[in-house]
Amino acid sequence: MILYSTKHASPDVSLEEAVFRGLPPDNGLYMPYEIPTLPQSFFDTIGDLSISEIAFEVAKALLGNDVPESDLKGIIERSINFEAPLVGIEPNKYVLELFHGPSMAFKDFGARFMAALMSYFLQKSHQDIHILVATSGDTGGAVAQGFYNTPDIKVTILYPTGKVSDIQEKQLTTLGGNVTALEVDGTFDDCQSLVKQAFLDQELSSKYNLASANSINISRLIPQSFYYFNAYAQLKKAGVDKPVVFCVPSGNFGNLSAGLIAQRMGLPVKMFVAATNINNIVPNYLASGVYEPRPSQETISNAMDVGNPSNFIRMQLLAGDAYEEVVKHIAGDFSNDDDTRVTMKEVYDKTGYIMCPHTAVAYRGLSSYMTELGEDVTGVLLSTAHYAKFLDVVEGTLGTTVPIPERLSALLSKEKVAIPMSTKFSDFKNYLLQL
Ligand SMILES: N[C@@H](CCOP(=O)(O)O)C(=O)O
Repeated sequence: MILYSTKHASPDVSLEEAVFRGLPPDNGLYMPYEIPTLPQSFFDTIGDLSISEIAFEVAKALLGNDVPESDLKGIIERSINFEAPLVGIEPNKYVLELFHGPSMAFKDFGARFMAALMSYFLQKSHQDIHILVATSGDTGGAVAQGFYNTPDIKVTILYPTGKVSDIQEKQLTTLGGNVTALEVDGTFDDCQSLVKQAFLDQELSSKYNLASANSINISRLIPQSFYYFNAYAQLKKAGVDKPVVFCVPSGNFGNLSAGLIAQRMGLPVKMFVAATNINNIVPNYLASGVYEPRPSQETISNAMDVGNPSNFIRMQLLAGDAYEEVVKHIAGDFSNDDDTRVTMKEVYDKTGYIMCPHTAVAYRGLSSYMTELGEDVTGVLLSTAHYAKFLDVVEGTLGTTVPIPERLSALLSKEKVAIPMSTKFSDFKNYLLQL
């Protein structure tokens, strides 16, 4: 795999370089020159394959010779070893549950694959790596779990104080070991900007091998494409053969970009719906052609509180670049918090299904699109996190207590350890330099 920078002012790199650099020096994003199309025979038999078999075939096609097949098998077996079931909730409408991994959010796919891939490369090069990651809620927990106790890798997680749920905060701040949490007195955008500035800072890069575990890192997007194929496989197995619409609750737009990679590899997708909360920068762009990032606002679907989505450029390029092409692949929708609460309650009353606020944003986006389209399609909405990660919002909205998986309830009694940090880059840099 050879990758270029979307700003075209940095040298091309190999997969290994892209994984460890995260960002090109010109502050663009790495993109592969080639995205291969999978053979028809793969799609003919996909219904018989397990999620890890699908992941292996997709990764093998994308990575080419960068990782020998036997090593790639090991990487997949260690990382993509939990299910992503498709649950029918209404006629023609399915929830793709992506929260059955260790941190109970879809980020487990990306974080675990990335940790296994980095460890594989590090066995050969024996360097010490310091991962910096910004989170608005879910990435941090998945990265903490995925990289916990990984030899030669230190992880620093930046999160906006008071703007993640209690359980999300505990996931980031209670592991210890090689994982440190910085509680930033600002928004997710501030955290993301601190991390990006650190990657571009000469002094820091000469002292440390810094790497990113956010979706700016291409190795996060590759595994996120696996579950789109797996959803299709499950539909095929169930004999559903109508055109498929995927609705993706979105913040940094890595998840949607991964879906577009799957589509470029031949996955038949009729349309993607980008569903956001009131941080509706991309739905606005899809409606007007004008992309205007702005500071993020706090919502109950906090993991999507992003005002300047990192992957916008990738999403645009993958969907055809020109605005007229992009809107052929992606429709937009957004919900405010009242809409989200009403949706959570209505779905629960009607079907008994409990959704997290992000999943409810996607449900609403999918429902409006399907009603507008008026065609016979199958709708799949991505459920990005388990509802219990947002306990206060869910119980307050549904007016009832809800069961909490042991894995999450066990966190509540653990003690949070986090270092306060301002939004000034100089403070963050000094902190890193004195480590
Ligand atoms: N929604 C994210 C924000 C970071 O996005 P990423 O996909 O770039 O890691 C979160 O939950 O932290």
